[in-house]
Amino acid sequence: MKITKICCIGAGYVGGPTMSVIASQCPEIQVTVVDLSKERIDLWNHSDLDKLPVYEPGLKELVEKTRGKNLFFSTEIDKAIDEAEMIFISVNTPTKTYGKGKGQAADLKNIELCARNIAKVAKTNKIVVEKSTLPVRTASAIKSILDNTGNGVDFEILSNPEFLAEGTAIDDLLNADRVLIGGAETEKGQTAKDALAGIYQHWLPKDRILQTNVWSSELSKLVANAFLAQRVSSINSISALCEKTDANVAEVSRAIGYDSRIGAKFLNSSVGFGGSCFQKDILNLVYIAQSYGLQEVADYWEQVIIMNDYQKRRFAENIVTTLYNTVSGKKIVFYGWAFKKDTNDTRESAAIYVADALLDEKAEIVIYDPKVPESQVYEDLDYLGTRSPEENRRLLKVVNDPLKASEEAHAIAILTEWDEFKNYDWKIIYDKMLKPAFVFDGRRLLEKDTMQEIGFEYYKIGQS
Ligand SMILES: NC(=O)C1=CN([C@@H]2O[C@H](COP(=O)(O)OP(=O)(O)OC[C@H]3O[C@@H](n4cnc5c(N)ncnc54)[C@H](O)[C@@H]3O)[C@@H](O)[C@H]2O)C=CC1
Ligand SMILES: O=C(O)[C@H]1O[C@H](OP(=O)(O)OP(=O)(O)OC[C@H]2O[C@@H](n3ccc(=O)[nH]c3=O)[C@H](O)[C@@H]2O)[C@H](O)[C@@H](O)[C@@H]1O
Repeated sequence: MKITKICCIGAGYVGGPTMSVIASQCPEIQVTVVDLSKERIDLWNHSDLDKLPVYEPGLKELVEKTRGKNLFFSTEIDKAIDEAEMIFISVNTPTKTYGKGKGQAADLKNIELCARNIAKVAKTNKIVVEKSTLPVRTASAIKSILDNTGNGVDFEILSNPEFLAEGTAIDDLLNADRVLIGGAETEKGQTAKDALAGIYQHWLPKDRILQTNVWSSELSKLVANAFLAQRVSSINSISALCEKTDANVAEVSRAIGYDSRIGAKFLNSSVGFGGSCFQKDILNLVYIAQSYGLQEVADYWEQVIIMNDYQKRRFAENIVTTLYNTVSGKKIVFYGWAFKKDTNDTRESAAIYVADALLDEKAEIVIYDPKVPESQVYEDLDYLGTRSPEENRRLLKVVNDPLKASEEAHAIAILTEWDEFKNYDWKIIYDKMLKPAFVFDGRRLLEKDTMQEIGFEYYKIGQS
């Protein structure tokens, strides 16, 4: 079965980059990405490619190459569904903020809306692909909605979770370690799985395309994120011990990572993991385990989150303690607000929580991030609801000049590992700051000896 028209519902951090790659690798397939948000679609269609709603290295070049040829962004959702043979659902599935499972379960209301919309519109057979990260067994709910409210057409549901990481999305998509396709173990299910595999085979070797049953695929996505986050929490727990014992967490990471059974990746100690998925997906895993009565399993994975919260809190508390137990009225500059480098995404960024803790102590915070606009910083803080929006704007400012920000600052905290921070002339920054001049490096970005030679009081996470 050859696919000629694809629709993707959800033009976000996954839908946009994923579909740009498919469009560029499969020129014979017409790809339409749709979204409820007109604002987002307008930005995807903006003539200035620097205005795309998602910042990812290499993305704007792909959009430039394919947009208007075989890649389209639109708010005409029904039309795109009607025309497509294959529909990817790539909408957000955040943690529930209300009702049963509040604070843990994934909110599936966007998924259900998509399923109902597809059922309403579809007049021909469709393959529906779960691209969003979903709790195990969601496919059966989607199937039930489609079969019971549809127009009698045939729907085949596939699970095809996405493993890209933000900041490296295009490279991750083009050189994926693996693509996972789960589907029904029936003849029709196999045809659908092969049709989707056929798309990825345009650029990936066959042996990297794994086929499983639909439940293994759904569950594997949550488990992959849980294992990755667990590594970060594991090394962060050791960073606290390193600071007490004169061990150096980078040396420990290197020493253990050389063991091929452990492996070297994802062992960078930091101020804590952020991003829209690790916390959400682990909380979801915890909820699922609990709902099957597996309390020990739930407790085991919840510890990954507890350790991450501890790491963010520990970083903020260390700033207060080091600055003579008070930061009230002191100017603290944050370099970085995004949850990692090379993205404009700030969801669950450690910076938000560190700022919130320091604002509680009445610090005056100044933020500089190369890709995050002022409006986003305030939105993130206001969302916490800790203090009034007016108070947030009074105590915290956002600037676009990192050097100017350092004037008369008591301390600088590095919250994101943007490359440009490494290239600053830190001597100039030192001269502008109040003395003693403190730097709290939450990303282990700078060299301790160099910083101390300049004169800084330099604290690096995971090193005494
Ligand atoms: N951000 C990431 O790095 C990754 C995310 N994922 C998963 O992919 C899914 C999407 O994540 P993101 O792209 O980050 O979310 P996002 O929030 O950036 O984008 C989702 C988009 O879906 C749209 N939407 C929501 N309901 C809709 C509906 N009923 N009809 C049309 N459009 C609708 C929203 O307006 C939004 O633009 C989530 O389940 C997430 O867990 C998976 C791998 C990586
Ligand atoms: O499901 C998802 O959304 C995605 O979640 C993560 O990707 P992402 O959150 O975009 O970025 P990561 O590179 O995993 O970083 C997550 C957080 O962990 C932190 N981190 C990562 C690695 C490390 O060694 N140390 C560390 O502190 C990062 O700074 C960041 O705050 C996974 O890596 C992707 O495979 C997955 O598809």
